Amino acid sequence: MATLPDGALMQRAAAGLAAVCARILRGADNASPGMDWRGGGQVTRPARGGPYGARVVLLVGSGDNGGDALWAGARLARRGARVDAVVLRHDRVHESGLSAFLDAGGRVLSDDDGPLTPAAEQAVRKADIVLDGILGIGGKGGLRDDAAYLAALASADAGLVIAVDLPSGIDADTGETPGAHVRADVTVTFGTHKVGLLIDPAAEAAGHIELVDIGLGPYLPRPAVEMLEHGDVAARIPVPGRHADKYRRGVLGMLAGSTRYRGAALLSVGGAVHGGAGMVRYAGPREVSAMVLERWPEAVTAPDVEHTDRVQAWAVGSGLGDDRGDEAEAALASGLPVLVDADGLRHLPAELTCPALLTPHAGELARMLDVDRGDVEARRLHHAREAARRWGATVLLKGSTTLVVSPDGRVRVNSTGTPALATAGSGDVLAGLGGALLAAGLDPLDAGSVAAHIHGVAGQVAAGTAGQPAASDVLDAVPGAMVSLVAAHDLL
Ligand SMILES: NC(=O)C1=CN([C@@H]2O[C@H](COP(=O)(O)OP(=O)(O)OC[C@H]3O[C@@H](n4cnc5c(N)ncnc54)[C@H](OP(=O)(O)O)[C@@H]3O)[C@@H](O)[C@H]2O)[C@@H](O)CC1
Ligand SMILES: Nc1ncnc2c1ncn2[C@@H]1O[C@H](COP(=O)(O)OP(=O)(O)O)[C@@H](O)[C@H]1O
Ligand SMILES: [K+]
Repeated sequence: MATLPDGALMQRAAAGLAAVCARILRGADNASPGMDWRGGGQVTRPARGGPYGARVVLLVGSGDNGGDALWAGARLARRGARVDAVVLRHDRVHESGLSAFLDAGGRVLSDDDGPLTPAAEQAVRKADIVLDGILGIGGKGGLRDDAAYLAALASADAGLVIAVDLPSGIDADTGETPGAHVRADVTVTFGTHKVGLLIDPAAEAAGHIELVDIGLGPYLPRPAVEMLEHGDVAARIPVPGRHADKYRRGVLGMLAGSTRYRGAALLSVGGAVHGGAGMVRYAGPREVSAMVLERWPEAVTAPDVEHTDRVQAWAVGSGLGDDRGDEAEAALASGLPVLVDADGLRHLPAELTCPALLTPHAGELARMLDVDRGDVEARRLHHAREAARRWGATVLLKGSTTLVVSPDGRVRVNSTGTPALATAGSGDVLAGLGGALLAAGLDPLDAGSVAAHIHGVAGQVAAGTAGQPAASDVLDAVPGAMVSLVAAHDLL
């Protein structure tokens, strides 16, 4: 801002915002390059040939977010849209934005007594597009009073809701939703993605995300949160080199499955085999080992951890049950890199001294931290950070948003996946994948985030072919997912 004339950034933001609105009104959005990693959400309504004659309503808060909406509204009005503004506080409105809007033929429906006039409510209900300019990054806490009412009205009754910068009322920096907030179909965000747009529950309120480049790139600090793209993942997948041998590729010890949860052994060993382990050494009861060998003849088995030597990493816990805690503790004390899942998480020492990747779902993390599961789901980043700090380990928190948080503070959000992954055993496949990557020498942050990315792509592929895939379908889709990731980047 210091290097530019006053208002230049807002003009860039408003121009980008108006362009997205115009494109949506033309119905051209299938060609949108925007980001929607959860699959659905292609925005096709309300096509009407362009802005001319469209009904657009602006919800205008008292800060610069409202200014963006007013300047974008002025642009749309000049292109023939019928643009009405509901101004939350007439004593505090972006002044130059308001005069530009009025000059362009926009109308203000609210008055000094408050925003909720009958005309304003009617306009929101009939709008093709509602632009949510109530609050941006300056907002704190959930929406209050009139703003909360308008947000509910727009989210329930109106046409397409387009959030300006972020859905008003979400927490921009954490992904938390501390109170009432807008639920948008599209979010047009400026300069860079906000953390809150990437992490549930706030991410869910953002819908499809479009980034408008306003020239901040060279001035941005290191990101608080990273999101790997396909190419980043492809470049991290270990590809066997000319002098590869099975030991150099990584031998994974696997302490998973039990007579009660036999399937977990098959799925996690499968995840490791397809995750590129040079060898998987399975440690478990005789009858489970027999099943493992029948399904995965390439695995090597032993009765317990003590008799499983020459491994480069351990994956501990998936479907392990509660009676092999001593073995879990022995694997955790080996000093080797270790992935700890499910029942293994009950046996963590006070602090881990080996490179460790913990893979709890929200319920398991809640138990580890002695908090409610609902609180973990409401504050994912906070709790994953807390566990990473407490155990000195990388924490991969599973669920609708998968987060990988390293004890040094780095955070990655996974961009792939589908709710269809919420099926018994799919976490076992993920544990096998992550374990193989640890054994190959990736650090826990890379192993976790690459495994989650591949697992998510496999889930999407499986959902695309099997409809409601079982965990076995996800596992079967892993090799294809790896090929598509690596081949697309010419790394084969
Ligand atoms: N930075 C940049 O480079 C660029 C930034 N740009 C844009 O500026 C936006 C940030 O603008 P901003 O800083 O003016 O704050 P903003 O989000 O409009 O809200 C502040 C107002 O809201 C109020 N308020 C607060 N909490 C509330 C609540 N819970 N419920 C109700 N009201 C609440 C608060 O009032 P107060 O509580 O202080 O009385 C204050 O008046 C950013 O998101 C982007 O859109 C672009 O133009 C491009 C360049
Ligand atoms: N709502 C959701 N959206 C996307 N992915 C999900 C969702 N719920 C669960 N998943 C994913 O599905 C997998 C389930 O793992 P987990 O809970 O350990 O199941 P299990 O123990 O039965 O294998 C994880 O990778 C998780 O991230
Ligand atoms: K907003």
